[in-house]
Amino acid sequence: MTERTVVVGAALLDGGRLLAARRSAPADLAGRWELPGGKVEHGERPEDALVRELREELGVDAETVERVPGEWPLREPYVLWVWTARLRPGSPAPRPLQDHDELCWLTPARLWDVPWLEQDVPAVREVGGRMGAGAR
Ligand SMILES: Nc1nc2c([nH]c(=O)n2[C@H]2C[C@H](O)[C@@H](COP(=O)(O)OP(=O)(O)OP(=O)(O)O)O2)c(=O)[nH]1
Repeated sequence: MTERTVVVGAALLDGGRLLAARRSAPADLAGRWELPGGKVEHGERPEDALVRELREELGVDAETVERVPGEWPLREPYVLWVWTARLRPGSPAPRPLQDHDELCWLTPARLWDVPWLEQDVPAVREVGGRMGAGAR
């Protein structure tokens, strides 16, 4: 049996908007938008991994709020787990420090304005439902 590797993604919310991040690498994912995050390391709690990834990739001080129910397959052997998250008081604003070349805060009405990675669409749809965004 293949071991699964959990990739954690953040639905980072601020003022009713969701942060989307445009990948700059690898080539086959570059230019598409995703939920920032990354792989959980051995022995690490997924929530801790997410806070670490958000610090490394975006330079923010964030905290997870709640798990978005569901699990979405990415390329083998990865599966995506998502938490809503928020910036802690005093956190710097997000900047694309690593893995991304552009960030965008999306209102519910604008949620589908960016070309999300195809495999992220079901997760974004779930997040959008919680934000009160129109269905896609
Ligand atoms: N972070 C993230 N990765 C995603 C999403 N959707 C998706 O297919 N992926 C893929 C891209 C990668 O193959 C894998 C996670 O890789 P990553 O590059 O973000 O993870 P990482 O920061 O831990 O990577 P590294 O240390 O190996 O460079 O999951 C998503 O919404 N967020």
